[in-house]
Amino acid sequence: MDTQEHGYVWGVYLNTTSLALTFILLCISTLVFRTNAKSNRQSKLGARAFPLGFGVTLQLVRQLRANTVLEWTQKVLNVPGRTVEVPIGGIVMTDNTENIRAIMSTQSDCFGKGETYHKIWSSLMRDSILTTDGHAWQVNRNHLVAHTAKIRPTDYAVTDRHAQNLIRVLSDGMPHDTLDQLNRFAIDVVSDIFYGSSTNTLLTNDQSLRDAIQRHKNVNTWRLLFGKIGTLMPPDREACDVIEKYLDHVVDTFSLEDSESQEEHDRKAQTLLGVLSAQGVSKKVLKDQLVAVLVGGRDSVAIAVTWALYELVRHPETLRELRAELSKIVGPSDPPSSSQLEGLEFLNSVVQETMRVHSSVGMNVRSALKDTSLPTGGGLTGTSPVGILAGTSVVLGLDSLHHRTDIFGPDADVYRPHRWDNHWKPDTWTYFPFNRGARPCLGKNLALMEVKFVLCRLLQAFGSIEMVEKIGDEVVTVNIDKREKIRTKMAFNTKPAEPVWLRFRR
Ligand code: HEM
Repeated sequence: MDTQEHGYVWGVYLNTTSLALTFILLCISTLVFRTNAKSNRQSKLGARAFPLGFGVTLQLVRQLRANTVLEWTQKVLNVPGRTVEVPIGGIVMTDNTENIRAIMSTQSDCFGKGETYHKIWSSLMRDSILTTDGHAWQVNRNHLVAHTAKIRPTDYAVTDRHAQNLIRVLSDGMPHDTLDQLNRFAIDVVSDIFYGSSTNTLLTNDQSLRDAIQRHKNVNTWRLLFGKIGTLMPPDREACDVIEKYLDHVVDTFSLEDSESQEEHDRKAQTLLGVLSAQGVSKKVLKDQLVAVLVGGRDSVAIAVTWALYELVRHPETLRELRAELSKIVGPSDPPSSSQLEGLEFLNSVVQETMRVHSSVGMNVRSALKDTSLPTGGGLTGTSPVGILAGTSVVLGLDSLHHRTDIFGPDADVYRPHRWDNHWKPDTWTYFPFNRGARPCLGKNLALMEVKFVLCRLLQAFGSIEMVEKIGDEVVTVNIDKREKIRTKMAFNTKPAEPVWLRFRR
């Protein structure tokens, strides 16, 4: 026998098979020991008995690939306590309102984005509000909050300028990938409002910045799925360079002297970039703030408007009713004023219902920053507290919450804007597309204005919006009744899994 196949372990002479068996036994005992230690730590925090096993992890991967993860989450969370564990990777999922309230509000100091998230996403979102916790997050928030909380009168004119660009692009009678065009609109608006100079992607074929952001997001979404191991995987370096160069260019070329009019000069001076530059903050801090509004303010708006148009085309009666309201209150061609937007009750219901049925952020993830517990959802009856160890990722199933029949009624899956009639409001912790509690969306007011404004402008401009399918080069009108519903893809955001092709006619 080859001497390499033999060895002494703790004074015992073993052959290869015995060595292998010993190794496996050692691994198993370590696993049992670690699991026991974990249970002991967890039981100090609260009782724990999750109803699901390893199969869940496998299922999760399958559902992600089939773009059915949101529907699947609804089923998985339909258990006593509405809280489950995905054993591999230390993930807990919940749409239990008490737990959500604890994570977002009463125990928000125990939860944050976490170190892994920061390590992975700082390649795109730098040390911005979107990737930081604690003091760093607070400092970023202080820089941003005054600029994002209120809408300035000039923001309407800026939004309208880009809405008109969008209308021009859509007016060619060709089918358009709606999300793609709205994505251009959203980045053009957000850069104009916060930097004073627009990316103007609706006016050019050069989409290198948008492509770089998208590529970067795709790679980082995969890195995030691998958890800590993902921090060792490289981001898309080329994409990083494009984004960094763009931010450098915006900061380096900012000048009030270039303004074409006094009005433009004053507007630029009051932008996020204008005010922070005047305060003399460092270039790094400036870029952190600029990227936060660029990334935070782009996709979600585009996704919300795309789903709204999709649902309006699928529900002609709703579309007719909305057109009637717009025509009565705003008229055929003037831009809607802020008070008109406030008063458009049915438009408001359409937007609320769209964001309930299709959340732009269908799942929100928080990392436990220390050992803690959630108030409920554990034990066989789902009523015991749940021990959460530091480092556990807690996934808040916002989409699942928004489809709960015990909250929204038996027709929770149905798109029905009239459920919002007479200013109906669901309970505080049952509906929040913009997050609530300690870390809400800073751009909520601006986002709602943009979504309503552009919907109003598109419906004024186009008397007909038609859903089409592209089969090769051929364009076929879709029979809405027969068309299978478009699924939702889980990525950085939750968005339509395939292009929503719409043809707009005046
Ligand atoms: C329909 C459009 C929008 C939706 C549905 C939306 C939703 C959200 C949600 C759910 C969060 C919390 C994310 C998390 O905690 O992980 C968030 C955060 C944020 N959003 Fe929005 N958002 C929208 C538009 C905007 C716009 C236009 C801006 C531009 C300023 C913006 C800026 C931000 C920022 C800066 C944060 C970070 C807040 C923090 O971490 O403290 N959002 N948004």
